[in-house]
Amino acid sequence: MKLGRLNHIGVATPDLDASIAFYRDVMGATDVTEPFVLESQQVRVCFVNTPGENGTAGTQIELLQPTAADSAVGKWLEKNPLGGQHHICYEVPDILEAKAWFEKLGKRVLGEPRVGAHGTLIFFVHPKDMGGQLTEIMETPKGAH
Ligand SMILES: C[C@@H](C(=O)O)C(=O)SCCNC(=O)CCNC(=O)[C@H](O)C(C)(C)COP(=O)(O)OP(=O)(O)OC[C@H]1O[C@@H](n2cnc3c(N)ncnc32)[C@H](O)[C@@H]1OP(=O)(O)O
Ligand SMILES: [Co+2]
Repeated sequence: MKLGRLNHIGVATPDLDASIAFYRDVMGATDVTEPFVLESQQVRVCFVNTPGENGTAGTQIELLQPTAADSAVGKWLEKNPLGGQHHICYEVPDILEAKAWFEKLGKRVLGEPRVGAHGTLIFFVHPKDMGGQLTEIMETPKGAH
């Protein structure tokens, strides 16, 4: 597998609206997308866009508020009530090839690929197999970059 672009850093928050205000007012963000619910991951989500080089899209901060206490992000917030960095997400050209790669290396892929917040397939790899970092792999959207 060839490592692709760092698409986003997932940041969990107990209060999405407060986090949006933080990124605007404290971090100077000028481009924050409208929040929406992604039922398959039990999150309300929006993106803070950072600028890339030469007008290209930069890495995003993905703000995640759980819609259920017993969800992945809900359980994580129980241990980390302030919120903070939850996962990192890299792009790959072929999601099934990437899944096979991690599985061949004995890494725990968490479930089958599902459609993520960018409309392409994603999967997660267990943090205990990844140096402590919950890692999301997503297929690059068609026509991007
Ligand atoms: C919108 C979408 C998108 O981008 O398109 C998304 O990103 S959705 C993003 C939300 N969705 C997901 O995260 C889905 C994938 N995540 C999961 O399946 C789960 O959260 C697991 C990673 C398997 C953890 O669940 P589990 O029930 O095992 O929780 P647990 O608290 O018992 O955790 C087991 C051990 O892993 C550690 N652990 C848990 N979550 C972690 C995280 N985010 N980063 C690093 N370590 C983590 C715990 O501290 C614990 O270590 P100790 O045993 O040492 O205490
Ligand atoms: Co994500």
